Amino acid sequence: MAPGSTPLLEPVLQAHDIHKSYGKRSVLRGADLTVAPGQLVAVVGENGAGKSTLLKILAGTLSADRGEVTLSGDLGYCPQAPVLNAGLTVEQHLHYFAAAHRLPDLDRGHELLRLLGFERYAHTPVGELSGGTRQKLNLTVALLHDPDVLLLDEPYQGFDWETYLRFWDLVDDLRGRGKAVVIITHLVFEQDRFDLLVDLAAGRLTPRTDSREDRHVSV
Ligand SMILES: Nc1ncnc2c1ncn2[C@@H]1O[C@H](COP(=O)(O)OP(=O)(O)OP(=O)(O)O)[C@@H](O)[C@H]1O
Repeated sequence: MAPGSTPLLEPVLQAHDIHKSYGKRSVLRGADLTVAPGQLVAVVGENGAGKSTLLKILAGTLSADRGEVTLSGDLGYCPQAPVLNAGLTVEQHLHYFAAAHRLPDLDRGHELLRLLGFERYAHTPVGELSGGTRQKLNLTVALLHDPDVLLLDEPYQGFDWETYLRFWDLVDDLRGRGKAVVIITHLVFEQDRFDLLVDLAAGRLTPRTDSREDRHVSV
C-alpha cells in the first residue's frame, strides 16, 4: 500500500517501486501510487521533477527500469503534447478513435464537443485549430471511450476560463460515476478540488496529509 493512501475500494491503478533514468539522470527512484475508483488525484512537483515521465509509465507508453504498474479497467491518457493528425478534421478524429475503441457510435464524442464548447470546429482540419482547441480535442480523444482511469498531463493548458470551468464539470461527472482521474497540475489555487495530492520530489511520491482523501473515502 502506498504511504498515506488508504482507499476503501479495490484500487483501479497501482504503481509500485517505479524507477526510471534517462542515461545518468535518475528521475524516478521508487515511486508508489494507489488510486481507487472515483478518486481524483493531483500529482504536483517542480518543473523537471518527473511528473510527465511518471504519467507515461502509468499509461504504458514508456517502460520503467524497475517496478510494476497494475491497472484494472480501461485507460484514457491525455499527454501534454497532443498526438493528432493536422490533416484530419475534428470529426474525422472522432471516427478514427471511435473505430479504434470499437464504439458503436459517436454520441459520446459529440457530447464532449458540446460540453467543451467546440462543436463549431467539427469539420475544421486540426492544422487550422488554435492551441486551446487542439487541446480540447486531445482531451476528447482521451475521454471518448469513457475509461475507468484517466491520466491527464496538464489537460487545460490554453483553455479559456469558461472551458476551464467546463473541464471541472466534466471531471466532477467522471468522478461521480466512479472514474478515477489523475491530473498533473501546477495550479495551487485549485488544489482543494482533489481527493488526494501527491508531491513528486527526489523521484518519489509523497501524499499530502491535508488532502480531501479522508472526506472522499468516507462518502
Ligand atoms: N526523453 C528524454 N530523454 C532525456 N531526458 C528526459 C527525457 N524526457 C524527460 N527527460 C528529463 O527528465 C526529467 C523529468 O522530465 P519530465 O518531463 O518527466 O518532468 P516534469 O515534472 O513533467 O516537468 P514539467 O513540470 O516541466 O512538465 C527532466 O530533467 C527532463 O529533462
